[in-house]
Amino acid sequence: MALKTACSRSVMSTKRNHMFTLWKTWRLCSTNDTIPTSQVKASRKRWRKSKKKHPFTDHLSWEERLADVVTPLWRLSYEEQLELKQKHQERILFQLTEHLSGDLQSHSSSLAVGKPSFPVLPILPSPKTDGYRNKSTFSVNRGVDGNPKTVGFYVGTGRERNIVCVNGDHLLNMPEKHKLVARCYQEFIRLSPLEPCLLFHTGGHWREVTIRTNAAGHTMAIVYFHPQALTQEELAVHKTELVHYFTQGPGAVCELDSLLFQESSMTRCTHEESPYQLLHGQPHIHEEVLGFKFRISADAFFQVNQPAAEVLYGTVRDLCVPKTDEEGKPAKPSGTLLDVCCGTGAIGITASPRVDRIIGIELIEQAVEDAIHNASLNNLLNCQFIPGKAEVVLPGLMSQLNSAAEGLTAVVNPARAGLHHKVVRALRNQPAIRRLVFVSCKPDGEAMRNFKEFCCAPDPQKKLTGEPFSPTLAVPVDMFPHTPHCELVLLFER
Ligand SMILES: C[S@@+](CC[C@H](N)C(=O)[O-])C[C@H]1O[C@@H](n2cnc3c(N)ncnc32)[C@H](O)[C@@H]1O
Repeated sequence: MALKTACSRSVMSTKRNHMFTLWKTWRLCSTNDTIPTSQVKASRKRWRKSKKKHPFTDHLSWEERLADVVTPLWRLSYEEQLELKQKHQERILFQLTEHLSGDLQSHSSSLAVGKPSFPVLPILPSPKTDGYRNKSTFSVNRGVDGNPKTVGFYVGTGRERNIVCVNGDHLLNMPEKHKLVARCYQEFIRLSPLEPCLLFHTGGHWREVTIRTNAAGHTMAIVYFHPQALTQEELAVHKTELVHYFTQGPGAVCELDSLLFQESSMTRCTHEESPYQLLHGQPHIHEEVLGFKFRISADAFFQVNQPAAEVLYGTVRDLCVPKTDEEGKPAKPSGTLLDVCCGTGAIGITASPRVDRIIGIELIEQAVEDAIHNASLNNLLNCQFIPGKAEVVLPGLMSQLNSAAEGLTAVVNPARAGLHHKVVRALRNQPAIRRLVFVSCKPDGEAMRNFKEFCCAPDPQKKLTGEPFSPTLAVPVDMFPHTPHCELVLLFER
């Protein structure tokens, strides 16, 4: 049952309501520039004091605590969530404007009211708000009842040694199929004689399970396992039991299309470090976005909300390569689009009919193989994908491109760590790039450093000698309802 129904606002205790109102005010205050700083500080102080006195954990159910960790906006209506995110994005972008205005010594009148100096369009909502995730990773740890073979999500932290694993059946962003596979995996590991791996140095084997689904209803499960000192023969027995459970036993109800297995003695291993072993079914899952087909490998990134990914990629495509020319006539395909951190090629491939050439660069080998496969799956002859670190590939590529003649646009969509400074330098110092689209799920993190590097005055010490870019348009796209996150699409021009 959805949590909103299970714990309706009317039955929430007064104390909890008070706590939540304080929290909400604090969040709103911290994203609303019209409220004076003193009030913001006072509200934060009240909230912290109140939290200390009555920790949230005192009076909330485990389900509510988990929902507060994974989907902290679950108590708000979707409209309220969008409003909050819009304000948060505007605040981040205002900070960028403030920084740049200091750098360039040009205070625009719009700064006075705390608005960014360029348009920020209203946030584009997710077409699907509940059960939208196509990928979830469930952990294994001690449950509320102390059972160490519990599959769910963590409440608490390792540092405070108070981790409890809570089943995620009530989470609003979780599809039914993911819940079903997680329940079955829990049943399977409880039947298994092997122990779970709770802490790497204390032994145990069964680790988390990742579930991927697609719009067509196909399901892939990836089980992570610590081999410890098991021989391959011993391991084979447990793999056979796993396959049997999910194909002929009670787990057959999940109708898995793929079952993969990774032996890993590290928190996260790539396919090259420890190959994903196909135990049953298909090695890949497929997804369709904006009429293009995508093959996705176990190791490859793909946006977790497929209907919202259509909104995101449609927006990115229009900003990279406008559909019409300056006279409003349909534009002819032209130029080259560099897709930096391209994953399975989603951005480049969806934009490919509008350009002469796509060049994608991606670190993860399985993802590059997917991108190359996806170009041929969609009968595209104008896409090239290069494996490697962008900071290694791009500088050399720039000198090879006869860019002045062909028109060069760049789209970058890095992970949270942002772009390496060599990538920023290569793009900024390439004069043919007049338009650059930055897609970020955390614009107030490392991406902000990149924004500043793209826009600062020329700095020979940092080898940022090219003409600076300016942000000219921002479009927030909500990919993650019930969470505070969203994607920001930011257009830079020069
Ligand atoms: C947020 S994902 C975006 C993927 C793709 N643009 C999409 O929309 O599906 C970031 C991608 O950057 C890749 N990546 C991370 N560091 C990289 C690097 N140094 N060079 C190239 N790609 C990198 C990751 O493997 C991941 O596929």
